[in-house]
Amino acid sequence: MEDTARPFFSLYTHGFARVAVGIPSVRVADPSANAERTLQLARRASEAGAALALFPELGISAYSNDDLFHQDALLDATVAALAGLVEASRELTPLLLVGAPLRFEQKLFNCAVAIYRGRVLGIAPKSYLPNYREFYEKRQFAPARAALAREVVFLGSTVPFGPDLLFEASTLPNFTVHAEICEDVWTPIPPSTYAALAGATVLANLSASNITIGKAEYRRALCAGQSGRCIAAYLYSAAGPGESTTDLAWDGDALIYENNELLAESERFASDEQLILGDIDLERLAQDRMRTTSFADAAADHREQLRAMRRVAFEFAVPAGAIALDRAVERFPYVPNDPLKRDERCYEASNIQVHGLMKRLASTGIERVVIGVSGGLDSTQALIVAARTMDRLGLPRANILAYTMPGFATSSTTLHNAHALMGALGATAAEIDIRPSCMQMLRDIGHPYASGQPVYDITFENVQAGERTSHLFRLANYHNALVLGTGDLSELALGWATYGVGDHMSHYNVNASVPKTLIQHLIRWVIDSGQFDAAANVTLQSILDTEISPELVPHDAGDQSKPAQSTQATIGPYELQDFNLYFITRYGFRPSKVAFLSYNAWHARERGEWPLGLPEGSRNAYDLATIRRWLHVFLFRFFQISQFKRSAVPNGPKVGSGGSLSPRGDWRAPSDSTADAWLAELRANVPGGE
Ligand SMILES: Nc1ncnc2c1ncn2[C@@H]1O[C@H](COP(=O)(O)OP(=O)(O)OC[C@H]2O[C@@H]([n+]3cccc(C(=O)O)c3)[C@H](O)[C@@H]2O)[C@@H](O)[C@H]1O
Ligand SMILES: Nc1ncnc2c1ncn2[C@@H]1O[C@H](COP(=O)(O)OP(=O)(O)OP(=O)(O)O)[C@@H](O)[C@H]1O
Ligand SMILES: NC(=O)CC[C@H](N)C(=O)O
Repeated sequence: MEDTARPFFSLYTHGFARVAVGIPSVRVADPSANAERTLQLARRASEAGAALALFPELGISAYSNDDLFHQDALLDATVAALAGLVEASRELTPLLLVGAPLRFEQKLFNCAVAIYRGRVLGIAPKSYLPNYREFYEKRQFAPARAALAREVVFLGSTVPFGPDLLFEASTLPNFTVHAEICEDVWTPIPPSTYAALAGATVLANLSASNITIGKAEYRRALCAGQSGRCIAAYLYSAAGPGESTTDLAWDGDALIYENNELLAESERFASDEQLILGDIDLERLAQDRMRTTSFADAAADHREQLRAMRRVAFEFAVPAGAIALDRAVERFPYVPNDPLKRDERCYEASNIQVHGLMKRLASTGIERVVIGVSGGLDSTQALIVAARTMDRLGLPRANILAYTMPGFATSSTTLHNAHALMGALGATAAEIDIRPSCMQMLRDIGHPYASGQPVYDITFENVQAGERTSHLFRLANYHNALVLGTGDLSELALGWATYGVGDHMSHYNVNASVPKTLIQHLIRWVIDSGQFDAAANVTLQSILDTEISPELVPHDAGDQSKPAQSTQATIGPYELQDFNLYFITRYGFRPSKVAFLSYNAWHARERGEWPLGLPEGSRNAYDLATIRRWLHVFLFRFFQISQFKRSAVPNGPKVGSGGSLSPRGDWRAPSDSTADAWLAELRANVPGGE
C-alpha cells in the first residue's frame, strides 16, 4: 500500500524542492502596482507547487528610485503594499522573498523580507552597499552592520532582523534558505558563504544589477562559483522590465544553479515578466557536504560566528499529491548527452587509461603486455589502450602479445572478431585452445562434464575463466610481460567476474574504473573519430553489435555462431545497472530515490520527448516494475555478495568522479555486510513489487 503522505511520484518525497525566481514588470515608485505584479507571479509559483519564490532587490518600490527613496510617501506606500502581500500570502504555497526599502532606527535598509502564509518570518538587510561607478547606494541606505537591534517591529509583529537569518523548514529536511542582496555576492566573502557553512542549502540573491556588455557572463560565473563552493543551490533575480533607464538598462536575468550546474535561466531582455522554476536536489547537496569533509573543516574554523546565526523555523506545508519532477535526469550518468562533453569525456578517459599503463610499463622496465582477447567489449577496449600505449612509448605494437582462447562456448562470431581485431591493431596474435587443459582440470576435480554429462555449473564456468588467466600469467613470465586486466567497473560492482585465478586478477587493469556503458561509448568514439583504419572499424562495430556474454556455457544445439549466454538476462541491463551504480556509490542515495530518478530517466515517453543526442541503442524504456526488479538484483549483488572481490583488485587508474571501486581508490567497505537495509527500503517505498 502506498504511503499517501509520501507519494512515490512526488519530487518532495525524494528530497527535492521546487524553487521559483520571478522577474515582475515594475513601475518606478509604485509599490501597490509592484506588489500586485509580485503577487501574480507568486500565485503562478504556488500553482506549480514551489517551496520558494524569489523576487528582485527593492522590487516592491523598484530599484531605480535614487533620492526618491528618502520620500516618506514612497516608504509608507511600500509598507502598505507589503502588508497587502503578507495578507494575500495566506493562500500561497511558497516562502516568498521580496525586496523593499524599510526604515528602522531612523535608518533606511535595503531589505529582503521573508513571508510565509500570512507571516513575516524575518527581514534580512543588505550587508554590502555598492557605492562606486554607477552605484550610489550609500547615499540613501545604511548597511546591515549599522543596525543596533536584532529584532524589529514590523506590521505589528516582532520579527528577527539581520543578515544572519536561516529560514528552516521543519517539515522538509535540508530545506534551509538564506537571503542576501545583489552586491553581497560580489564581495570576497559573501554573507551566503557563512549561511552555507551554517547549513543553508538554498542561497537566494535578490538583485537589481543593471546590465552592461559582458556582465551577464560574469554574473553566471559568480553564481555558479558560489553554488559550487558552498555546495548549495544559488538563486539569482536581476531587475527587469519597467526599471528606470535614466542612466542604466536592465535585463531581467534570473538564474538557478545547483552545485555549479545551471538548472534554469530566464530569457534576458524580455519585454514581459517571467517566472523560472527549478527542482533542487536537497539530498544531493546534503550528501555532497557530508562526504566533502573539508566543508566541515571550514565550518569549524568559523564556528563561533556560525553558532550565533539565527534559525527561523517554519512549518512548510508540503504540497500534496504527485508532483512530477521537472528536471532532466540523464540516462547515462557516465556518458553525457551533450556530444561535445561526451567527446571530451572520451578523450579524458582514454588518456587516463593510457597514462596509467605507460607509467606502469616505464617504472617496471617491462616492454610487453599479455592480453586475452575474447571479441567482447572489455578486452577490445583494453587492447585499444595497449595499442595507444605502445604508440606513446615508441614501442612496436607487436609487443602486445594477444591471445584468443576459445573454450567450450566460444561462438564463431566472437572468435572471428577477436582475430580480426588483433590483426587490425597490429598485435602479435595467437590462438590457444583451452579445452584440453580445462578437461584435465575437470577430470582432476571429478566434475561430471569430464565423463560426458552436460553439467554447466559455476565450477564449469570458472574452470574456463581460470584456465585462461592461468595461461596468461605463465605467458607473462615466459615473455617478460605484464598481464593486462580487462574487467570493468560495472562487473566489479556486480561481482560478475571469476575470483582470484580468473578474469578478476591481472598485473594492471586499465578498465577497473570504467563502467560498461562508457566502454561501449569509448569504442563508438574510436570508430567515429577514425582512430584506426576502416577494417578495424568494421570489426569494432561488429563487437558493439554482439550480445554481451561470458561465453562460458555452450548452446544445447542449433546456431553456434552467436553467444549462448546473455549477461544482461542474468544481471540486468547494464544501462540500468550503471545508473544504479552511479547514484548509489557517488551520492549514497536510498534505493527508492534511485528508483525515482531511474523512472524519470527511463520510463517510456512520446518519441518527440527523447533527450537530444542520446547515445545509440538507448531508446529503450523501462517501467517501474522492471527498474525495481533490477535494482533489487543490484542491491543484493553489490552490498551482499561482491565486496570481497573488490577488496582484492589489481592496480588501475581511477577514471571518473563517478567512481572507482578499488579499496585504495574510492570505495572501502566490509566484505561481510548484509544488503537487508537496502532491500527493505526498496520493498517498503517503491510501488509495483511482488
Ligand atoms: N565474502 C566472501 N569472502 C571471501 N570469499 C567468498 C565470499 N563470498 C564468496 N566467497 C568465495 O568465492 C566464491 C565465489 O566467487 P567466484 O569463484 O568468483 O564465483 P562466482 O562469483 O560464483 O562466479 C563467477 C561469476 O562470474 C561470471 N563471469 C565469470 C567470468 C567472466 C564473466 C564476464 O562476463 O565478464 C562473468 C560467471 O558467469 C559467474 O556467474 C564462492 O564459491 C566462495 O568460495
Ligand atoms: N575466448 C577468449 N579468449 C581470450 N580471452 C578471453 C576469452 N574469453 C574471455 N577472455 C578473457 O577474460 C576476460 C573476461 O571475459 P568477459 O567475457 O568478461 O570479457 P569481454 O568478453 O572482453 O567483455 P564483455 O564482458 O564486455 O563482453 C576477457 O576480457 C578476456 O581478457
Ligand atoms: N544592486 C547592486 O548591488 C548591484 C551591484 C553589483 N555589483 C552589480 O553590478 O550588479
